[in-house]
Parts: sequence; structure tokens; C-alpha cells
Amino acid sequence: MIVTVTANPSTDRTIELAGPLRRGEVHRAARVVDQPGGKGINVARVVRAAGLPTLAVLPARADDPFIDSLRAVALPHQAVSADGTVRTNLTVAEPDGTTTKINDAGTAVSAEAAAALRTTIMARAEGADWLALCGSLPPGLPDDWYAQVLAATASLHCRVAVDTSGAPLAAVAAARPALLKPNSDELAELTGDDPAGMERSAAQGDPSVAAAASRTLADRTGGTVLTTLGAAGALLTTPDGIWFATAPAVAVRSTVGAGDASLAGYLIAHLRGADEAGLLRSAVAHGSAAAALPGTTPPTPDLLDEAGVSVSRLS
Ligand SMILES: O=P(O)(O)OC[C@@]1(O)O[C@H](CO)[C@@H](O)[C@@H]1O
Repeated sequence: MIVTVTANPSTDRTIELAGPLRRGEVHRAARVVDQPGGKGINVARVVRAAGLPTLAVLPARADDPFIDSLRAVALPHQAVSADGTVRTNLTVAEPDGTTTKINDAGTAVSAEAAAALRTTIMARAEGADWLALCGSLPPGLPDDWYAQVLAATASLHCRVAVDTSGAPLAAVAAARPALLKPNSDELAELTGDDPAGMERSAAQGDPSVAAAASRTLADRTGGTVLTTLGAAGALLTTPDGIWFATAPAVAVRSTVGAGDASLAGYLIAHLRGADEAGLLRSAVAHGSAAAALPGTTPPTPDLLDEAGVSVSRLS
């Protein structure tokens, strides 16, 4: 069972344009689609599509239309009562696959709602193999909230995976999660490297800068770090070694949710007992498949190109 937590869920509104985005100009949308989103929701949807048991935990009022959208996609979920309505995040998708995103800060979570959320997480984590803490923290939750939850789960059997950014990422990295999933920007926030340079050199076949930064982070957490590098692939860094995978070439439609699909791919393969190369292969295949889909659409198993992922051990 994989339990995901989306502290700051979002309705993802994707606006597809027929041509390139021009700053300051009026555009007519070619297509507008709303989908339930937020990183933990996306992870759970991919796990569900793989046929494995999952539960998405989130703060939302029972009468929030967001809950209807979770029902519409048949996602098992547990919503903990919250005060406002779930935010809407905007994606502008251009025909060449360029994705521009504008994320709302989210609805403030009261102290009562935060306590209820934490109680639910602890109860659900008890029987889980993995607890995935995903996404930004809404106003009202302190930067070390994920770190606090992680510390509270220390006596439980479940492993904790974290995918977040900014101050919550810095705080949780110090709390030693079993798995961290930064992208190049998030890794660079922690190590001071140049994120674009990391992806560029990895795309040219030299992942050494990203690998060194991932090693620094993994040494700090004592666990595993799955670093996604966009079209350049991904790195898996454990206490025992570093693996690099290149991604299959895909026609990118929307990168939204690709990192979440990668995390889900890792967790799915872990539940199935894969070795490190298999974990990374699954992560990259899922991320690539997600990038080829519109909006925040989760990939299904039939879309995975595992044979197109090339994995090598770096150390
Ligand atoms: O604002 P956050 O919580 O950092 O990210 C939220 C978000 O951008 O993440 C998902 C893609 O990873 C989307 O479904 C959602 O809109």
C-alpha cells in the first residue's frame, strides 16, 4: 500500500494554445481542461493505474467540487476537513511542449485542520509500505511540517518518500527521509550548483555534476535520492552507488506531473521488488510517458517504454 499526502492539492487547469505564448498579448485557448492535481494526488493516480493499492490523503471540505473530481477518476482518497476551497493552478501549454505554470499559494490550513491531517496520516501510515509526502505546504503549515511528520513516523514500518521544494525541502532533507525526489532546480537549491548546467551536461552524456550533487545530498540524508533531470533522464543515488538513466525520446505535450509519475514509477517498482537499475528504469519510463500526455494526465502501464530507457552504473 502506498499512501500519499498532498498538503496543498490543486485543480490543475490546462490551457492549450494553438501557437506560441506571446507575453502581453491576447490568446484564444484551443482547449481548456480541469484535472485533479497536486503532487501526491498525481503519484496516487499513477500507482492506481498500475493496479497497486493506494490512498491519497489531503485537506479538503467534503462538499468541495475537488472531491467530486477525485471520485470521477476513481481515486481512493481520504479528505480531512479544511476551511477554504482547493486552489486552482494554471498551466499554459504551447504546441512545442513548452509548459508555463502559475501556482496559487493555496488555502490556509488552520491549526485544527493541521492536527486532524497529521492524525489521519499517522493512522494510514501504520499499515503502509510507503508514505509519500508531496508538494508545497499551504499557508498555515510551518516549513518543517514534513520534517515533523517524518519524525513522528520513525517507529512505524513504512518508509517515507518526500518530493517538495524550498524551505520545506531543506528542513526535511535534514530529517533523513528514506527517499528524496528532487528535480535539478530543487537539488541545486540544496547544493548551490547550476541546475540548467546539470541537465545540459547530462543530456550530452556527462551526468557527473548532477551525480556529485546527488551524492552530496544522499550523504546528508543517509537514504536514497532520485534526481529527475527532465529530458536528460534521472539519477538514482543510494549509500552503495549511483545509477544514471537516459530517457526515451518522446514528443513532449506537458511536463506537468512528469516528476510525480517518476516518483510513482520508483515506488511501484519497489513494491514489486526491483533492483536499483529496475527502480530507475521504471521511474524514467513513467516520467517520460507522463510528459507525452496532455495536462496532468497520469500514464497507464500500456504507455511505458521501459526498453527505451538505458541504465548504467556510475559508481
Ligand atoms: O505548488 P506545488 O504543490 O509545489 O505543486 C503543485 C503542482 O504544480 O504539482 C503538480 C505537478 O507536479 C501539479 O499537479 C500541481 O499543480
